[in-house]
This record gives sequence, structure tokens and C-alpha cells, in this order.
Amino acid sequence: MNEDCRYKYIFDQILRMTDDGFIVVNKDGVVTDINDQYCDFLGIDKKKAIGGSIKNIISNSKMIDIVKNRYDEEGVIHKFVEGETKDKDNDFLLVSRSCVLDENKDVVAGVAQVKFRFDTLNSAKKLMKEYMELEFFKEEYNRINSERFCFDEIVGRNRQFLDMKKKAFKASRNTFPVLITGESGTGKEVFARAIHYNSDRKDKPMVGINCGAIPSELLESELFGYEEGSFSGAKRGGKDGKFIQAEGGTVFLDEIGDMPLNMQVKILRVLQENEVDKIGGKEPIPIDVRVIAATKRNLVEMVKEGSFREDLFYRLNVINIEMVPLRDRREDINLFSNYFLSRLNDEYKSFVTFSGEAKTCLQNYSWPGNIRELNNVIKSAYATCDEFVIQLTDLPSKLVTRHNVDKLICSDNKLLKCMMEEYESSVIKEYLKNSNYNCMEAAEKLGIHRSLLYKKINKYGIKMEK
Ligand SMILES: Nc1ncnc2c1ncn2[C@@H]1O[C@H](COP(=O)(O)OP(=O)(O)OP(=O)(O)O)[C@@H](O)[C@H]1O
Repeated sequence: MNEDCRYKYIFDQILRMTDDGFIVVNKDGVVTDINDQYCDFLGIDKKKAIGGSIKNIISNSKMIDIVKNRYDEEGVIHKFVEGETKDKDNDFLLVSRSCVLDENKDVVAGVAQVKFRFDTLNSAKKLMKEYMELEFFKEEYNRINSERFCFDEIVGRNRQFLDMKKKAFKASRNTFPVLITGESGTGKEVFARAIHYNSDRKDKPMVGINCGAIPSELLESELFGYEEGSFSGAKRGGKDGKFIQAEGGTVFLDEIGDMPLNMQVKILRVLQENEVDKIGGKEPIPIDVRVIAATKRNLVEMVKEGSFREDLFYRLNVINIEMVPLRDRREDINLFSNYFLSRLNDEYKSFVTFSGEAKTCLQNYSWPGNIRELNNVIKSAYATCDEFVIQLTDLPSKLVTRHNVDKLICSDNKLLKCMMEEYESSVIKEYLKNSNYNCMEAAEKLGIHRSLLYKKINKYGIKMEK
């Protein structure tokens, strides 16, 4: 037996004995060797694999690049294209790749070794999970940092609003609980962030939780965490809840009015004792956390009805900040409109402005969704406007209808009856449109009988645009 043959036997035996998968390609990426273990993992026939390009069996393989650009890689994760492994749930591996050179530095082969051993696979899975988590936290970190909001950036000159801003600024100088109330989109979270990031706690985390968005059975573990093995499905090593994650910083309990009564008792205990009980924990854990809560619900009413605990209400409501709805701070509408538009202009290096009529229209609308709604309207108008001016036609129809109706009322050379009819017709059109031209629904919302609605549709010649 010549020396080459002897080495081939030894090589084949090693490939059979190992727990790992091996594949060898030539300098053109053609498969020259692959062991049975790897073929089994891929669910392929060895004879068919050998002699063909590696891309035929692993379409996203890096081996061609490795031999072309002559480099090595160790312990990296390879995720297979769906359908290219025998078991579709086993679709990634830990792999090391190497470009083999001879004494003249010519490429002899490319070799890849993949790890199948259970523990290695498990570490790869763990790595993959940690990687995904890291990506998630990176995104969250960037999002939070881009929305830090210092008090100077909080727009508004309405008197009542400025008083609240002053109160919030004072709150950032102490650690009393704060309760921020007000309609959706009025800036409760913006205030909470400003309080935290202007306080001595700014270098510690601000951890938020939307109490209304989490199913009540998960809320306790989210807030207080759990010990390993405390219930089936509990993570190995247990989990820290939001209060522990926020140690030294602030917990923001958003939508506190949606918190179930049984959890309200537990939050009360945390506020009174400054300690949390992990689920399955033996000892309470002392914490140093400031609590800021927010809600759009009327907690005073809820206390009266018995759906919110009075003792918790008083604990949370040490400092109360009541956000002003946008319709009650009309002097700020123009300010916000310009602020949001200038942010878009800065971002996209443009010089878009408002037409006079668009400005009046924005000014006259009632903004039930408050600042969030205004911001969204400006974004979508910016996206649709031609050239450099946002016109009335770029604004949503609900704003424009209202605006036209207001204009109608202001024109003084019309008879009252005529003005009333035009107004009635435009209101009916709007309700029909919002009900997707379902007459029954529109009539119900308008508080009139369906037959009367039909009569009015005929009278005003309203087109049913379904
Ligand atoms: N004073 C402000 N200056 C600039 N932007 C603001 C201001 N207040 C609110 N915003 C913007 O308005 C939007 C809504 O604000 P935020 O989420 O704080 O409202 P919210 O009252 O907490 O709403 P919800 O009750 O629905 O959670 C956000 O995009 C925020 O950036």
C-alpha cells in the first residue's frame, strides 16, 4: 500500500469515528469528501453530494468564499436554508471552516467541521437565543435613547401645561411616587421619561410596563420575577421582574387603571415595604425604585366603584400631574405642527411648509387622539404632499369636512336654512363614510331612524360610494 492510500484509509476512519460532521471541497467549491454523519444531518445521499458544487446541497455555504479569499473561521453559527436539513427544527449548527494551503501557499482544499454533539448544539442554541435577545435590547436601547426627552424639548406654551411642566420638573428633584393622568396621546410617557432622565436616577434604568397589555396571569411574574422551578415553564435560572431590573432607577407603570385588583394589593405592598417577593422565592428582596404610574382612566371614579383600591390610589398619587388635552391648549396646535414638520424637514433635508388653509384646518380640529394624532397626521401629509407645501387635500377627510363646515357657517350671505342643510348633508356624508356606507350603522350613530336617513340621503342626493 502506498503512502497516499494509507493516508486515505486513516482519513476515512477518522471521519467515521468522529462525533462531528465534516465536508471537504476543492478550490472550486466541488465536494470531494463528506462524512456519513453530515449526510445524515442534511438528509442527502453521499454519492450524489460528492462531485457536485457544495451550493447544490448547502445553498448558503461560505466554503467557496473561504477557498477563494483564503481565510479561516472558528465556532460561528450557520443557519441552513429552510428545507436543506433532514429535520426542519434542527436548522443551525456551530461550524469551523478552514482553507488548507500547501507549502507553496496554493489552495489544496476547504474543510468545514460542524458540531453535532448535544451539549455543543445546546450551547449553539443558547448563543443564538442570547444573540436575538441582544439584538432586541440594542433596538430597545436606541429607541429609548432617542426618546429620552429633557424638559427643554417638551413643546408647549399653554399656561396650564407650563404649570404641569414645572410640577414635573420639581418631581424630578425628589423620589415621591408620581401619578400622571390624562387622555391618550397627551404626552404622559414623555413626562415620565423627562422626570426620570432629569433626576439623580438618570444613569440607572427606567423600566416600563403596560399593565393593560399583559395578560393578568403573567403580570405578577413580569413585575416581580420568579425563582427557577417555581412553576412549569419557568426559565432555568429564574427571572428578574421589572422592579428588580429597575433597581436604583424608575419603574413606569403605564395604564395602571387596567391593573387587576389582586395585583393592586401586591403593588401596594411593594410601595409600602420597598421589597418584592419573587414567585417561588423564600425571602423578600429589598429594592430601591421610584414609581411613576400613568392612566387615561378616571381613578377617582374607579375608587368609588370599587374597581381601584383607595389605599393604592393615595400611595401613587403623591404628586399628580394632569395632562391637558390638545383641544384645551389650542395655542399649542400651531406650535406642535411646526415642531413636527421641522423634525421631518431636518430628517429628510427638505423645506416643506403648510398652506394657510391647511394651517387653519389643523388649528380648528378637535384632536381626540391629541399630540399623537397630530404627529401622525403631519407625517402622512408630509409623505403625500407634492412639491413643498402641505395643502388641505393632503389632510385626512375627517379634518377637511369639519373645516369646510366651519367655513360654511362663517359665510354670512347664506340663509340660515340653507346653512343648516349644507351642514346636515356634510355630517351625514361623514357618518356614512365612517360606517363604510352601512346605513343601519350610520343611522344608529346619528341617533335617527334608518327610514329618515334614507329620506335625507335622497333629499341631498348623497352618493353611496361603497
Ligand atoms: N410635549 C411634547 N413635545 C413633543 N412631543 C410630544 C409631547 N407630548 C407628546 N409628544 C409626542 O406625542 C406622542 C404621544 O405621547 P405619549 O406616548 O407620551 O402619550 P401618552 O399620554 O403616554 O399616550 P397613551 O396614554 O396612549 O400611552 C409621542 O410620539 C410623543 O413623542
